[in-house]
Amino acid sequence: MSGKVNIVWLRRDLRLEDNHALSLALRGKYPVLVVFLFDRIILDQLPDKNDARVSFIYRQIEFLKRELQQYGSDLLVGDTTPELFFEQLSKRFTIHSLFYNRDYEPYAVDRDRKIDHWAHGKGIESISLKDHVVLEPQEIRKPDHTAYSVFTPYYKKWREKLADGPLTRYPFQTNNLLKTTPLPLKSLQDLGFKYNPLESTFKRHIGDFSAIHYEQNRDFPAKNATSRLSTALRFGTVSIRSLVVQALKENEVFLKELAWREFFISILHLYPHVVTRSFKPQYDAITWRNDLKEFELWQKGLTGYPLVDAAMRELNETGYMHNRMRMVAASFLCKHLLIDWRWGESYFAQKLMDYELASNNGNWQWVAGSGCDAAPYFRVFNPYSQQEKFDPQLTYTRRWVRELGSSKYPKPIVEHSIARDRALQTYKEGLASFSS
Ligand SMILES: Cc1cc2nc3c(=O)[nH]c(=O)nc-3n(C[C@H](O)[C@H](O)[C@H](O)COP(=O)(O)OP(=O)(O)OC[C@H]3O[C@@H](n4cnc5c(N)ncnc54)[C@H](O)[C@@H]3O)c2cc1C
Repeated sequence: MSGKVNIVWLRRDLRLEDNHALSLALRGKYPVLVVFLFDRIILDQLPDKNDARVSFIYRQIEFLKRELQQYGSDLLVGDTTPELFFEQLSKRFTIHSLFYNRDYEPYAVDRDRKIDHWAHGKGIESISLKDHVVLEPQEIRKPDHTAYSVFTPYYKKWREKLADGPLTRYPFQTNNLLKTTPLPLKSLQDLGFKYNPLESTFKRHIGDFSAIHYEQNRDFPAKNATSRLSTALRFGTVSIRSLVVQALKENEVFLKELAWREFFISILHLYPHVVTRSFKPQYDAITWRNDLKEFELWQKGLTGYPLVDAAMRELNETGYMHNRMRMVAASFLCKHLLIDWRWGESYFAQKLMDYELASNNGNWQWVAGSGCDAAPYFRVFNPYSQQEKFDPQLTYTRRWVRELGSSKYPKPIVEHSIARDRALQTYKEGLASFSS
């Protein structure tokens, strides 16, 4: 093809409406070609070829292709590494500018730096934009310009900044899309994956979700009272700005949850050591028991603690777990079983459809006590009182632990008060050994 084009590279912003990079490119001088890459560096690391997240992305790519085809354009889809992809594109098209929305995870930052460098070498302008968050890590700073590591003052600042003005929306104007004949798309099988129908159970759009009664009901796993939009936010099928606008109108507690997401994105971005190490270094001095058999029982939902088991089975069967259940199951692993939070984090990373490094790591470290602004280590969730408070009728528990009450259901693998005392002692000794 001849003539200059601008490229928009979609990544975790898989939508056309209210997409900052796309909207800006469409207002530019050159026709816009939208591209997506099945990044082999990421895909080749996925052990499960039946991964529902790949199916979710694949279906979204099909939707986007159809939508763009309606306007005489298409989505060009690659299946290689980023550097090769752009090298190939630059042979097919005369690229004036490359537009993309910023991603703050360590892998993405490194990848984008390399692509920017490559583009620079080719004389291609590379333009990155804010889209994935409403306020970026560098926008929320203390008066002395250092970063916040405690949520409450972070949130206060975040809220003040939000009040500065209405959030901009980025319209999708179709007249400047590059016209093209339909472009091919490899099948999911040719990409090395199988279709997993679980993907279709996850929402892609806000739909009829209302946050008006969010805080009264959100902690009860049997109620369908949270947005279930974490997967849509993860892959950007929903714009964070539209959710924030809704939260501002409907519910401050819901807004705060959206801010937690940005807080953990900021922590990961500014303190990338948290990927492998505790935010607070003294927590790496804890001697974990790391019993493999107990880890397996926890994974399978066979600990003999009904609420923990229900949570783990929900995760295994659906790829989702309710937030309070995530806290209960994670606390049980770190405190009751004294298994390293990194083991649990990595299991969640394999199973959660909404898996996001920043939120998963931040929350695991919060539960383990090792994270920024974490729960104090002596706060050990009691699975029995959590059960009484949040699932008193066992509605949620029985949904997942069908054999509850029968002889098939296992006895508790540890006794609560013994496990609690053991956790407190082990944490205390570990922390003391660090400072001595
Ligand atoms: C151990 C543990 C691991 C977690 N791992 C992840 C993960 O990998 N990916 C993920 O998106 N969330 C994670 N969370 C946070 C939270 O559990 C989920 O975001 C939430 O349950 C998703 O359901 P929802 O969309 O209905 O949430 P809602 O209650 O409707 O909240 C709306 C949105 O706010 C954000 N949010 C809510 N709570 C949190 C929180 N505690 N931390 C960060 N963001 C939050 C999410 O984007 C969520 O979609 C984890 C929590 C724990 C305790």
